[in-house]
Amino acid sequence: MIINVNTSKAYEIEIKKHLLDETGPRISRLFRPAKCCIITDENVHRLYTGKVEKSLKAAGFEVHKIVFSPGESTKNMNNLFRILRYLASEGFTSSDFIIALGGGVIGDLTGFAAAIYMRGISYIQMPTSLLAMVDSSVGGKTAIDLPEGKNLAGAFWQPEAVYMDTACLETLSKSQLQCGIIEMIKAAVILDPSLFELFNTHKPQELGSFIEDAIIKSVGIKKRIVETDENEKGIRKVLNLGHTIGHSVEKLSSYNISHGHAVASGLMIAAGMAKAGGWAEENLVERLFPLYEKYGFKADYGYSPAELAKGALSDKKRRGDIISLVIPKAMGNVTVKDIHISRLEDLIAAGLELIRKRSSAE
Ligand SMILES: NC(=O)c1ccc[n+]([C@@H]2O[C@H](COP(=O)([O-])OP(=O)(O)OC[C@H]3O[C@@H](n4cnc5c(N)ncnc54)[C@H](O)[C@@H]3O)[C@@H](O)[C@H]2O)c1
Ligand SMILES: O=C(O)C(=O)C[C@@H](O)[C@H](O)[C@H](O)COP(=O)(O)O
Ligand SMILES: [Zn+2]
Repeated sequence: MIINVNTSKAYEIEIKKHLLDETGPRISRLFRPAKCCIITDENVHRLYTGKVEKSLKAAGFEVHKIVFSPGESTKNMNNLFRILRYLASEGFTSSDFIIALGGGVIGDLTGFAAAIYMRGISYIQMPTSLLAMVDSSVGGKTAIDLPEGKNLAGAFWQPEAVYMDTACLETLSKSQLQCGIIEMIKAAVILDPSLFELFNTHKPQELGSFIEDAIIKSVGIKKRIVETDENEKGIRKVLNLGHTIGHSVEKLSSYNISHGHAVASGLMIAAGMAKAGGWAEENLVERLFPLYEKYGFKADYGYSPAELAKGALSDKKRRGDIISLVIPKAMGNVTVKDIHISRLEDLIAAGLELIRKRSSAE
């Protein structure tokens, strides 16, 4: 399956089982033999780098590798500079390229390094986690975290191509799959009730029977949004549904709660805030709860409204005293509300109260 993304740089997303074995021939369509550097983490390295390296070498590429520790803490300034210095010391020029082989952490870090090395070199996204396939590898949003907060430095820099080998999904844990599932549910709430129904009507054990469909729908949603607003001046903001509070949850947990699980909490709280704020056309808390139960997501990690609001206010959606919140109005329909920061804590408190009432009623 091929999906074309028509952003300022047009590129192809290919979704296919065992695509990693065909890396060399695929990349040969884009580059003459050149230096390339595979950037990955230890888990992915153990499982998949060998195949990619073998295929690239057979196609005549000079292959370099940088392997990081797995986890969010890898998305940092030191590792960004480690990549840049490695490329410089090995004489990488602007006709060479780098490859992000891994989950969203590796994709975001590698993409940002590509955006700023020599003011921009080419990179390829080879997502191996479900989350990276359905969300982070598409659309060219790249970033690292600063000690002060999540994704605080970054750039929009589109890849040359995205190659998704769906066979990689077989080695993901349940928790890693959940992280991808919630970004798909987010996409469904934003734009596509039929995607929501795929999850709603199937049991988690049946994931294998509809995952490819769900990936294609999710990538299609992201493609449509980023083609319309590549640099997040308008409509792309909706992809942040659940993230204002989600990023706060991640940071409050010192990143022990992973991005996907934190966004799951943020998404439910956003649904609660929609109802509390009088913006909801439909009771999404009631629709999401059974799905959360079925797929094992948690909405409430016990953080107080004050703690959640404090974290949210240091995120990037704030402009002075105004913060933009993505509010789900109904399934497939969201809106962006600019509210005064003084209202945030009370809104979170009201949303959380609805969720806590719903939980205790069960
Ligand atoms: N740029 C964007 O548009 C965007 C979108 C969503 C999320 N993100 C970012 O992505 C990150 C989260 O991504 P993630 O959930 O992929 O986390 P991750 O990159 O940390 O990967 C999760 C875990 O899965 C392992 N893994 C990856 N592929 C595997 C495979 N096939 N088999 C076994 N293990 C595998 C990794 O080693 C890691 O331990 C966050 O930093 C988030 O901010 C960015
Ligand atoms: O692609 C986008 O745009 C998104 O917002 C996708 C999000 O799922 C993703 O987590 C993104 O990294 C959030 O970016 P941020 O700029 O809000 O930190
Ligand atoms: Zn996200």
